[in-house]
Amino acid sequence: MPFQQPTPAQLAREASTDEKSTQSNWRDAQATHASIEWRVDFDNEVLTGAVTYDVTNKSNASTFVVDTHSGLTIHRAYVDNVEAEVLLGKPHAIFGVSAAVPLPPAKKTCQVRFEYSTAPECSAAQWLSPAQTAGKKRPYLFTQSQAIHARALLPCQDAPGAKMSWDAVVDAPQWATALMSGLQAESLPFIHKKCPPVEDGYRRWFWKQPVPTSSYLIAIVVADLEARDISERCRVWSEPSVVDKALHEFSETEQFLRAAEDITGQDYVWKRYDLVCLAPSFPYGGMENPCLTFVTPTLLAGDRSLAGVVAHEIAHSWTGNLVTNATWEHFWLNEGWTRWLERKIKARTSGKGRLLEDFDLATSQRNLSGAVKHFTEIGQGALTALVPPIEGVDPDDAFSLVPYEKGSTLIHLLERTVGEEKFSTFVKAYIREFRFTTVTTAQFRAFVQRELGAVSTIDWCQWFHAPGDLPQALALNESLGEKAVSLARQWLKNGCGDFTTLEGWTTDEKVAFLDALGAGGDDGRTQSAVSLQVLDAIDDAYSFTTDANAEIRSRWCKLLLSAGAARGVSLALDFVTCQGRMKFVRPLYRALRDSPCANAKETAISTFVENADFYHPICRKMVASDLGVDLGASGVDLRLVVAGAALVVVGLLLARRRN
Ligand SMILES: CC/C=C\C/C=C\C[C@@H](O)/C=C/C=C/C=C\[C@@H](O)CCCC(=O)O
Ligand SMILES: [Zn+2]
Repeated sequence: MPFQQPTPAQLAREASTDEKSTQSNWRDAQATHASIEWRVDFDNEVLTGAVTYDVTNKSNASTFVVDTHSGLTIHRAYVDNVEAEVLLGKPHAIFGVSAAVPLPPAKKTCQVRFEYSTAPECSAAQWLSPAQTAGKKRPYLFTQSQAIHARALLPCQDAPGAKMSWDAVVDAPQWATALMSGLQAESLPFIHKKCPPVEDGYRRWFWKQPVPTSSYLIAIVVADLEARDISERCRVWSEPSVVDKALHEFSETEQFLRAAEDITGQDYVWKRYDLVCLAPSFPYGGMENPCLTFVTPTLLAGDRSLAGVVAHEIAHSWTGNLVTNATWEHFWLNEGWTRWLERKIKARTSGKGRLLEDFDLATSQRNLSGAVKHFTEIGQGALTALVPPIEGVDPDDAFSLVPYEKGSTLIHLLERTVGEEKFSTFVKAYIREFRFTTVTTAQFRAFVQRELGAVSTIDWCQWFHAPGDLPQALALNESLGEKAVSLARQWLKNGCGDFTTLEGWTTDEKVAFLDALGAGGDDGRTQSAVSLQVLDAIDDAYSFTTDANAEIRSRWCKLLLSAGAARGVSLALDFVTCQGRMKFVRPLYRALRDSPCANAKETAISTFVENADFYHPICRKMVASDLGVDLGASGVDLRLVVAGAALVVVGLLLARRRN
């Protein structure tokens, strides 16, 4: 039977370059360079300062329009140094408020300056009190801009296609180190002239990103940080008490970088590859901020078993940061390619080659099924298409493992269909063709056709548009996982297994064992077939309850919760309150919500409300939505406020009756 053809709407989505999550007019009048001035104000938890844009008026636009979000306030605007009126748009709950200034007629280029401050509720930033840091002495600031939070940090044209270079002058307290997703500079003559003198007790930092990049890659961290060199171009930063552990964990970074250069056939263009191991509430495993990857401390397993995330972030230096998804509909081109490249780097540097690749793909397919199941259950199955219909949708709500795992499986399928040698040439050509620009699914498809021919065994329409699991399974050599799967089968069948200890097992093998017991993917709910009795016996044998490895801990908690083990509740609550990585926190809060354990749901909600401040605003928003908690603007669960008010009223009435 011939493959189905895409509908006109699907075809339009494949080719879409129209970023619906921005209200800016970057296609008509685009910022090509930004000069940022920030003063980091820990007392008020705001950034104050300005951004000055070099604007190119591409189509005789009458205004220059930028995005803003979460209370960012523009105090004044200037066009070519003359104060200008700012016209604010109607606030949109997800996409924020647009801000427009008039452009001088018949002028191709001009400068637009916004003087502004962020708000304490800025969705991109987390301001930590000293008590929330490892050192307990100094406050801490870090940001996360992907997908559409950069607009809460600075008024900007917040679309991946609107690439620009930037530089920044950052005034931070003397004790702090201020790092950005760029290269450190000695001074910045242009911007410097506009800045006020550095205040007493403050130190001035200069950063620049000469490679045009998308706004979602603008990031800053300001904290008491210390560094260790990994190699000539790689350095790791973190709070002083963590830095040696981080150095040990990420010591393979230079090796990963070299492997990536070899596979992509292109030198690393960003010059430095530094890492900052952030505070535990960082909401993701890693974020590919150029020159300075942000990573979670949940990777600090002590044995480098979770350092694959660094290979992933390094891979983004080519796939994502150089070749960028044209819009968030094409996010799979960032993440699918990056997961593919990450696997190639790991296969090569581990010496395990294709066997590791297949083992990793098998894990991914389980995780993908979990994600698909979860999205289908919440009535959002349409978002499990590789090129999803996300118009009007908050990208944070659409985020899942689908672009990562379905996307990378498609790339591996393509590679296996045309052969590794031909594909290796194709990869290099793809990156050469699209580097420094953006790519849509249609452009990718056309490039495949041009370089590799029709590849008619792949049902492209199904892959791109069908919701759900993989439309076509890859034949995998699962020998690296056999030991784990067979041990899990023994426990499930007999209540005991061949191995009395897991000494010598890799973390990936332990993960495969727990998954085979039903720990499930990263997204789905648990559905354990293991009884509490068997779990206790497994714990006696393998001591999972005391295993600190985050990947193992999260799976073990899920198994305990779904089996109704009361100790699972406290174990899970400990875990979700000591780190804020959404990959662990969200599924565990959901597992607590759905657990048969007595009061698990109520305790989960009260723990979340009590600890709301611990989480980054993005994580806070997502968990609140998962648990059905309304934190309101004040960060207090409105239902608790209402319940509290009701109790007061009842109390007053009772007191009246008594009197
Ligand atoms: C199709 C979905 C449309 C848009 C989504 C784009 C961005 C979503 C936004 O929520 C940001 C995601 C940032 C991810 C950063 C790092 C991930 O690779 C981490 C993956 C999970 C983890 O390891 O913790
Ligand atoms: Zn990624």
